[in-house]
Amino acid sequence: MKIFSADQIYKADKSTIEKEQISSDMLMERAATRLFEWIHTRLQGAQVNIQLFCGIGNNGGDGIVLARHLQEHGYNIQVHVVNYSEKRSKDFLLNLERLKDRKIWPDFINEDSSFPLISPEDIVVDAIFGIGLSRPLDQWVANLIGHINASRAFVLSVDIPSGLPMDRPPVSEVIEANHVLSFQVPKLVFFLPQTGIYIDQWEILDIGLDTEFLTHEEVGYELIGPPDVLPLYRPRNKFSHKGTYGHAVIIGGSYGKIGAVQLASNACLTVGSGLVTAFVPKCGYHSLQTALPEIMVLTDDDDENIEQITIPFVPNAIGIGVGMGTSEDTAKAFGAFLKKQENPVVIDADGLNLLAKHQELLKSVPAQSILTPHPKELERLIGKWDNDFDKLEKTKKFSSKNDCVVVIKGAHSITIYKDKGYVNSSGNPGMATAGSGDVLTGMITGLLSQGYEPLAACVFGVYLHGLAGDIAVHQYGYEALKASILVENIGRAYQELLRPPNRENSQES
Ligand SMILES: NC(=O)C1=CN([C@@H]2O[C@H](COP(=O)(O)OP(=O)(O)OC[C@H]3O[C@@H](n4cnc5c(N)ncnc54)[C@H](O)[C@@H]3O)[C@@H](O)[C@H]2O)[C@@H](O)CC1
Ligand SMILES: Nc1ncnc2c1ncn2[C@@H]1O[C@H](COP(=O)(O)OP(=O)(O)O)[C@@H](O)[C@H]1O
Ligand SMILES: [K+]
Repeated sequence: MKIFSADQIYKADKSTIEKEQISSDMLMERAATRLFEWIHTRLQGAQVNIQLFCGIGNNGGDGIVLARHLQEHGYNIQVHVVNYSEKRSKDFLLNLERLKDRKIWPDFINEDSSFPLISPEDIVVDAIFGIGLSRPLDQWVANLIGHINASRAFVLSVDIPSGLPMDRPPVSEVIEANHVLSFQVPKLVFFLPQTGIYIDQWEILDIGLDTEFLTHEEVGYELIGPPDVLPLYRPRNKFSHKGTYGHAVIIGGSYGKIGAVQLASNACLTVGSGLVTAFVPKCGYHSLQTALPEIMVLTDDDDENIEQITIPFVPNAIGIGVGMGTSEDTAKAFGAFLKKQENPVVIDADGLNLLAKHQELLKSVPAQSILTPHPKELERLIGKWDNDFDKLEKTKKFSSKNDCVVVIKGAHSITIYKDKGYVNSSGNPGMATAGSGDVLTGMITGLLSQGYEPLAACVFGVYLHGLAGDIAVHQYGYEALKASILVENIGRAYQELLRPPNRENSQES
């Protein structure tokens, strides 16, 4: 699903109005009607106290229209206009008049007003600012937002939590939304660590913006869910054999860190690679052979570290770096290995740390190779960033300059290739556990070996990895989720992804 910038949303808005020959207040009416339907479906007329805080722009206008619908259906409402500017929007004013025509008189909150009491049992509708927020809040507006946050009432934000800008981190108070009803498209800020913290849950309301515009407009980011990954899936064919799905090699490990290779190799095999070989220092031989009878093991001459990488065949895919250490000898072996590679490789963990330490090695990394850093590893590679937006821009530049795919791992891992980012939607905090990144490396390598293109292997692999975590969490909970359990659930993740949407229904009938 595409993620649009504020400018693009305004364009979609305009294009809809022109094509459908409707007025802008009709679009506002449509948006607010969707809000009303959402609330009405859940509350069914319950006499809870609903306090609507409306700004003076179109986000406020949405709130005002919603208030009218709620009142018409007998809800218990209080409407507050947060009077932060004289520049009221046309459609806000029009709907304010309509509200007054129905004898609903909002109270106006100004700089010197005292704030209304909000009980924890109330529902707050936050329609103060939408995507038009363009400068820091006046102090009294920030105080009001603080007052709403302190109320512990359920807060439903219209389009985006008020105070949260679309393209940079907030500098003052932001509404902490329990639920955001966002129009038509998700917003990038929902998914970044610095800004996503203000949102508990979010949902898209389809307000029928111009489909042609939405389809053709180029975007910088996409949110990746099942409809985006399913087309990437490469089905198995009946007459295939293990050679069809490639021979993958996982290179890594050092004394005390052989487990990383075990996890990655197991994930690589489980995701469907035809054959998997692990290349480790000698000390890893017995444990790997015992733990994973399906994989083959090659060893370095050194007992504890990788010092020379020799692979006596041409693998279909290679993942390198997990648990590998960063000794000088390993760095040399890694450099020599990179120089020999012609096809994309997957580089993780200490492979990334070595690249950061010896940046001259970057030029030996084959085109379209995959780098899978967590934020610390990314910082070592690209330097410090000012904020999450800057981080993404810097990563895009790095990706373009070095022609590589970068998977920025995190709660919403973002795969960057050149000027485009793919935001993952699966996964959960149970995956913040030792080795879960090693599992991802193995999965992406295993997908590459089966013939997935590098970018597809990342987008598909990251989603499948998160889905395995989401399935596992039902059985284990967050705390007990371990990396090896992720591997055990890769098969279920495939099944879940490929399950026909209405199968449950048809089984019942
Ligand atoms: N196409 C869409 O998605 C639609 C959007 N609608 C609503 O329109 C909203 C955008 O409306 P607006 O563009 O009027 O913007 P907002 O309602 O977000 O903000 C109102 C105005 O406040 C001013 N402002 C910005 N920062 C300020 C600050 N810190 N202090 C004081 N004033 C400030 C700006 O001039 C801005 O236009 C969306 O978020 C959505 O809720 C809906 O009405 C219908 C259709
Ligand atoms: N809060 C979270 N929600 C979803 N996924 C997460 C979360 N925390 C971590 N992950 C995922 O777990 C993996 C952790 O990788 P990494 O930090 O490299 O761990 P390790 O080095 O221990 O293998 C990444 O794929 C990341 O996206
Ligand atoms: K809002």
